[in-house]
Amino acid sequence: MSGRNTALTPPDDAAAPVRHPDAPAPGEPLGAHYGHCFGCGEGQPHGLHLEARAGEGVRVSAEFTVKPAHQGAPGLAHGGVLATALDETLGSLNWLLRVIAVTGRLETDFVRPVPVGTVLYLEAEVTAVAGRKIYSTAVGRIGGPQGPVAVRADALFIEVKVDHFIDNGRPEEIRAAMSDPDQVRRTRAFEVNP
Ligand SMILES: CCCCCCCC(=O)SCCNC(=O)CCNC(=O)[C@H](O)C(C)(C)COP(=O)(O)OP(=O)(O)OC[C@H]1O[C@@H](n2cnc3c(N)ncnc32)[C@H](O)[C@@H]1OP(=O)(O)O
Repeated sequence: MSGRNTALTPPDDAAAPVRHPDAPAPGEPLGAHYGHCFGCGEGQPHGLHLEARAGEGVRVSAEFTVKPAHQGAPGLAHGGVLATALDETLGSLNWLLRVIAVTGRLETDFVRPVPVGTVLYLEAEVTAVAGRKIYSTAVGRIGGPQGPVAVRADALFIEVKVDHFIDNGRPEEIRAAMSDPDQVRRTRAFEVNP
């Protein structure tokens, strides 16, 4: 990727993020953006079933309970699953911006082991926007919303057109999502990330 700026630090001329006027009110649950999403969908038996809600500004909070299906080492959450929880929480910020964007880069720190049965309390915020690039950061705590940090991440999401999904997604899922009679579900499946 030489010649391109892939840094996770916003450039000096980056702008502050702007919460969309139609963004859900602080405290309002965001719900699943797509029923088959591994991060938040209700249609994934071993998925994370992550539940996010809007915060102030361009912030969200979320909880994810680590289940036996999420193990890496015996009794401990798999690091990739924890990265998914961070990615999903960060991705849900796009719904507050009303921007279609996908993860370009996700840098994760694993600070403490997370046992099965633990609730991971996640918080994420957009820190800056520069053109199509959305800079964001997240932490996950255990033992309570104010507990010690177990994981954290910095991310760069890149704004895309809806064609990103239509051109690249498998046709059967695209067709099914596009023909969903529920307009909100149809919109969110593509506006955020299928
Ligand atoms: C509720 C919501 C839940 C959401 C779930 C969580 C979200 C996800 O997991 S999304 C799924 C995972 N992500 C993907 O599949 C994305 C796959 N990648 C792609 O499709 C493309 O590489 C894409 C769209 C990211 C960028 O491609 P493209 O649009 O051609 O970008 P391009 O024009 O080359 O670059 C634009 C800018 O972004 C930067 N950029 C592009 N890719 C990256 C990257 N991987 N890392 C860092 N920066 C990048 C470029 O450097 C460039 O910046 P600058 O202009 O300052 O040099």
